[in-house]
Amino acid sequence: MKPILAKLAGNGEKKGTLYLLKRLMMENARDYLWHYAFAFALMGVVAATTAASAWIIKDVINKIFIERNSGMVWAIALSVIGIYLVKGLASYGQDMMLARIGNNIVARNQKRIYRHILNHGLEFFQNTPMGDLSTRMSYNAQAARDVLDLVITSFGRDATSLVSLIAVMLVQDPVLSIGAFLIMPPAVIGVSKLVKRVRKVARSEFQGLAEIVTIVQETSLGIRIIKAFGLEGRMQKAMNKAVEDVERRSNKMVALNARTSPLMETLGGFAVAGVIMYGGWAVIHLNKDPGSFFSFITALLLAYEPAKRLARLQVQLESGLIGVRMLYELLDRKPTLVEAPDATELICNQGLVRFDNVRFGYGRGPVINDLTLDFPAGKVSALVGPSGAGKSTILALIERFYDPKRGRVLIDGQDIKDVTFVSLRQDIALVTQDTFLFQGSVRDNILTGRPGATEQEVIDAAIAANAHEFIVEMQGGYDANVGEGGGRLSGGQRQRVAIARAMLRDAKVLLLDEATSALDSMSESKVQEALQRLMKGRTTIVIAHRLSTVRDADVIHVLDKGRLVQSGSHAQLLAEGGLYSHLHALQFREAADNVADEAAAQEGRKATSIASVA
Ligand SMILES: Nc1ncnc2c1ncn2[C@@H]1O[C@H](COP(=O)(O)OP(=O)(O)OP(=O)(O)O)[C@@H](O)[C@H]1O
Repeated sequence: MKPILAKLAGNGEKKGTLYLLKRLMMENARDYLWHYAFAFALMGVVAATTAASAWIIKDVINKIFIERNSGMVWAIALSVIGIYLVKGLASYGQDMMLARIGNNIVARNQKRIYRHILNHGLEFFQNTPMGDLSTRMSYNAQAARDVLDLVITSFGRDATSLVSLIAVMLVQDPVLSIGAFLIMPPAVIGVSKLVKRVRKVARSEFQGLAEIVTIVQETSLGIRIIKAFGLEGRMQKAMNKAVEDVERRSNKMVALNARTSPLMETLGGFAVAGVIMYGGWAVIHLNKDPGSFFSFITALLLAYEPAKRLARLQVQLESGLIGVRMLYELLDRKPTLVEAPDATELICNQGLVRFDNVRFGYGRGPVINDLTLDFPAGKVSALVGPSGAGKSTILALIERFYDPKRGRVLIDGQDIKDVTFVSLRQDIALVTQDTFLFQGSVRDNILTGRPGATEQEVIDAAIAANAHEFIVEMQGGYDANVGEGGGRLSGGQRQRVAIARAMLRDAKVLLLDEATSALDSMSESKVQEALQRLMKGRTTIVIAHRLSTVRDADVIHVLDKGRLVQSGSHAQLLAEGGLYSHLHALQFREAADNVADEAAAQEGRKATSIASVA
């Protein structure tokens, strides 16, 4: 996982902060212009009331404490209540507004990421760890919102508050104001030094989070193997390491963020001390009006918080922008497999599948080698060959999960590259060994074959698939939940639901990948019977390791290292000799060994029972 993440983050790095901010604004913020304008107006009110609360201190000191004007007590007290009431309401409105926009931005980005992911081909999913994708869905979508919030509140609230408070300070005492601003340059230099380190830590924090999600997902998917092989300790160790990594990085991040505080506090302390020394001296020796001095001090103290947040802005922006960089890195990755711009609907009347000089490989070497082969319409063609010969790859090419590097795959004379994905896949039904069912009812799972089918059609499909009987016996019948991945059904039941799904699809081309090899003989005969019904009248291409299951095929193609080495009927191929008869002999010997083992076991059982009777 690490090299991929490093690559992603590395690519993202090229994009500058300004580019990212501009793009983020254009793609997310421009639709909310009026909402933002309203939020800005409210922030302006917050800034103005903050300045007013500093300004009024002058009257508090001069009119109440020095002039002892009792009439002003009520007037000033009421004004203060009014100022804070307006400030409170404006703050509330601004927070609500930003939260609503923010939540909407997260939701919109999550939908966008998912839509984008769905458009990718199999290659993308094989090369991108699940943890990476799910962490991006939550973390990166949130990062977009955080960065926008940060920019908006920094400029809308903090910067305007700061400007209005500085205005109060300048009016009350220009000389003191300049003194206070002298602390600015050291603060800026100090903060910018932290930014680079923050960038690095934020990225590795994300990698750690993705690792945690990956381990959890692997645990859930592989729990049987983990338990069976006693891998709990190993998994726990991996998880502990990932969690501790994230903890360490989070602590580092907090430390870097917090480092801006001592910097600002110390510099702030110098500024306040300087102001008190000069201001006190001016009031005592130059007879300066104390109201202005206190008003100035109040404005300075109020300016301190927004100034601190603005000083921290760059640090926080950098950590948020790591997420945004990764978001765009993902969204900018173009799907490698795309529909032709002028793609037409596939017209599949016969269902003849043809490989015309096809060459294909996943990476370095070719896996399918210049293959020219017909799968006749309405007939059963079997693919056999040693492991890794390329059988599953042929099915994947027919589904157009990958494009050939050379040559064409044709269905009824049309190159599948020229037709729409929807029309192509509508005419193909796939039943695989590792049947996948969606969490939900049995009915919904069968309906994925053809959404919109009637209840009767669903039941008919289930009957034909030998599934109806066990479905009605389940609690809830067709409404029964199959559990995650279909885990509440047995392997054979899952297969039959998958066959019902394929029945309902009623596609011309049927692809069967080792559909029955994992089942016991009772289950297998039910599935086999259902498959026979499903195969009727369709172009069926079946992969089976066990030659017994392909004996009845109309034609058998024998593959070796991506090349077609033999074709013919079972009898022809046996008579011909070569790889097929070799594979057949191997399996025959295996079967004979199994029978012998079973007989020996039975003998053993008999002997034990005789011994125990004796
Ligand atoms: N996604 C993939 N990425 C890279 N290589 C792959 C991928 N899928 C398959 N291969 C490789 O391609 C070759 C053919 O694989 P394929 O699954 O088509 O063989 P197969 O004949 O179906 O094998 P088996 O009978 O064991 O399932 C193998 O060498 C395999 O390692």
